[in-house]
Amino acid sequence: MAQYRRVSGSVGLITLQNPPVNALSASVRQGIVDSVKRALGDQKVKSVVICGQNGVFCGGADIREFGRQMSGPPLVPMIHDIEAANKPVVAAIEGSALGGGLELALGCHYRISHSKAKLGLPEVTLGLLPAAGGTQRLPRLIGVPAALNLITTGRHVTAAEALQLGILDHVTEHNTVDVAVKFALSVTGESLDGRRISSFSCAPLSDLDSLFEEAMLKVRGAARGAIAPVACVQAVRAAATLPYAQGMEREKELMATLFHSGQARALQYFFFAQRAVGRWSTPSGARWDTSQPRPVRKAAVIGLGTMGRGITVALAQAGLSVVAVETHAKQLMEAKKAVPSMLKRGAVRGGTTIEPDSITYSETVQAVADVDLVIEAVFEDMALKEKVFQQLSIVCKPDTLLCTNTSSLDVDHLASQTRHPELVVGMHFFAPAHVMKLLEVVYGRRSSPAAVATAMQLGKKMGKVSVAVGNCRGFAGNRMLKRYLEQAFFLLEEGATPELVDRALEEFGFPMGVFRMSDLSGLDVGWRVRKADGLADTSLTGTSARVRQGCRYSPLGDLLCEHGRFGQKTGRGWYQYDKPGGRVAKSDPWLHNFLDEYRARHGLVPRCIDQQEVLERCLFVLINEGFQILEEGIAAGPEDIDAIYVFGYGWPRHRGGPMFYADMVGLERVVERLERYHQAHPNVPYLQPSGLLRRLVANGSPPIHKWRNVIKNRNSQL
Ligand SMILES: CCCCCCC[C@H](O)CC(=O)SCCNC(=O)CCNC(=O)[C@H](O)C(C)(C)COP(=O)([O-])OP(=O)([O-])OC[C@H]1O[C@@H](n2cnc3c(N)ncnc32)[C@H](O)[C@@H]1OP(=O)([O-])[O-]
Ligand SMILES: NC(=O)c1ccc[n+]([C@@H]2O[C@H](COP(=O)([O-])OP(=O)(O)OC[C@H]3O[C@@H](n4cnc5c(N)ncnc54)[C@H](O)[C@@H]3O)[C@@H](O)[C@H]2O)c1
Repeated sequence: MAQYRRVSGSVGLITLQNPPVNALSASVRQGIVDSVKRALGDQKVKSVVICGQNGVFCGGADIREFGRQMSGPPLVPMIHDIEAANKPVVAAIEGSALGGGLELALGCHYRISHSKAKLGLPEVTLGLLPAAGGTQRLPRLIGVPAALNLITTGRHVTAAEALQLGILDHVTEHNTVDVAVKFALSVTGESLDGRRISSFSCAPLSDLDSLFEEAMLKVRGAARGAIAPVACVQAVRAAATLPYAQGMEREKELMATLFHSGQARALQYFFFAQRAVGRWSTPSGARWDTSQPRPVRKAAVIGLGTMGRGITVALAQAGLSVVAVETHAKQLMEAKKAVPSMLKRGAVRGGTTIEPDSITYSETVQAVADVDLVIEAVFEDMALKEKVFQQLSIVCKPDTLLCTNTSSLDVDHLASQTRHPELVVGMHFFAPAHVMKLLEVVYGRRSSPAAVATAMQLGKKMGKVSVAVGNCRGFAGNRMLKRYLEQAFFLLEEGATPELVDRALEEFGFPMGVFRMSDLSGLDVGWRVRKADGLADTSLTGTSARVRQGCRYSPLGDLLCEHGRFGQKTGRGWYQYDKPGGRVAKSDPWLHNFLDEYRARHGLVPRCIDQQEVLERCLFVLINEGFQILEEGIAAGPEDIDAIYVFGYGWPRHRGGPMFYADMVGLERVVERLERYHQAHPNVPYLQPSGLLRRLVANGSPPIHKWRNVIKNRNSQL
């Protein structure tokens, strides 16, 4: 809807009304069309102001309408009519003017904004382009290079930057609508020639071809197969080279290729999935809307290694005072140097300064007596963590929340070491902890709703996407990853090379294939875990070398570690590097020989493996584990798993996440392929389709947003 009224005698004020972000739904568009007509037809009205209710101008087209039958007046002619009006139209921007919202404002003759507003054309992040004239008006207003930047990245800019770029005419600290109405009165009767952006020409540039070639190279490099950024460049090129009307035709044509694409569906699904994870629930009935988080003002971090330092920085950046505890003097000294410089670099990136004195350092756990929350990040060693939790339980206030950053250890067992197990949760950060967006909040059997709510809220405050998951080995993300890694090892045994496997995964859209990633994070990490589990025994020979606990096992990773090949840190792993710590992976003939000898020793005849098999084996087994996790209630819905994989494991966003990908591929096909691979590899039990996956297929493969119903029905039968 849009409300219309006359104010200050001669100003027609149109207020968009569609909470929470005044998205341009069919009824809002109809409201605007009707109100503009009324204002232009009313002789008492000399100028018009368009604003949004509740301090938000407009969040753009209504994304929920996409994929449905479109109704109501289309945006392009609506904005055209506003621009063509013979009375000045002023956009009064508060909160956000994004996508179609900014395009609407670009159709107005003047734009006035509150200083706190954010503006942008984020359509590219939804697999689209700004198709209500955005790709044609913005370059005409602010020049091609700046428009290319905004449109291909989708980034939101502050009002100050928008003013500097020339998007805005005026920025105010006061009531924006009042200022806009006064301004509208002041321009009444003035000529509108020179105010209609569609009549502008793009500022001429000396070497347009090389500018666009460069832009194309840049987006193709960053897009990892996403098609929308490429279409955005093509649309801006049309603005720079064609008259406005033809440019609009090109914009429409390009939008038509994107609008019904699988990538647009995936990105729009992910937009809502990202928000859905905030509405968490646990099998015991705790929920986001009924659980009260506790205030956390002062926090502590125990262990200042790789993770502890990042967590300390993330907490300080969130405005908390932090007590950072490290018992090893050398590590403490290094952390005291590293943390301030990480904060400084963060400040340069984020534009905010954190006072280093918000962090105090200590060698003893006694220093955490008065904190509201502790995050333990000592070595992944249960006996050590038990001791730390016992100590914390004695030292801390009785209501202090005790969190562990363990990657896989049992949160319930750690809780049992404390006096208040209901105050223990996992806060599983990803490295580097001050940069990576994902946080798994792991609730144990006895974690209280308030404890989960507090960790979730703290994650949000740290700028993380927090996903609540249940307690099991590896939680959701690492548990699924284990299956993916195993398949990659098996593929090497069967004849693939690290290069082949990585190329398939990188062409799929991962920033790094599994072996390059393993070299980066260190092969020794998994080796230590396998050794602790009694799995990494390379003294076994014959068939038993490749079987553990009755299942197929590949000792390849263990053998590489025994050769001192830990990855980038030692300069050798699945690839070779020019020096320890080197970053550029090169093929290693040693590794290929090693694989040949290994296969010969075990009587494995290498076969030709294609990219499709790599993708199906690695991804479908990971997806299958995801279904198992849903079945067990470890994750509440597919959106949780998808958010974990996109934000924590580099799953390409334009493929929506593993569970969405399964929906796109078709659940029947996933089952059929898993069954086929299971027949070929009967000693890999995880290739058997999970019960939930089979049930979904038996239920006619409902779309992903209906999976929760099938899961719920199952749980209600238990
Ligand atoms: C052939 C056809 C031609 C078409 C022409 C193309 C036109 C145009 O170029 C395309 C677009 O504009 S594309 C659009 C380009 N625009 C964008 O990409 C902007 C997208 N929006 C945002 O970035 C953020 O929501 C804001 C920064 C606006 C507010 O942030 P915040 O204060 O943290 O709030 P929050 O938690 O984020 O959202 C609150 C609730 O609102 C919901 N919702 C929000 N926007 C929606 C929308 N447009 N729609 C529907 N719903 C939208 C959101 O889902 C959530 O509800 P949920 O039930 O919890 O899921
Ligand atoms: N490194 C990763 O990528 C990653 C990712 C997620 C979670 N984790 C988990 O985070 C935890 C820490 O991992 P990391 O990689 O930072 O390890 P790390 O070896 O880099 O650091 C551990 C630190 O804890 C210190 N420490 C040991 N005992 C202590 C005690 N009693 N009190 C205070 N400090 C103590 C050590 O001196 C060391 O500085 C582990 O549980 C790990 O599984 C690691």
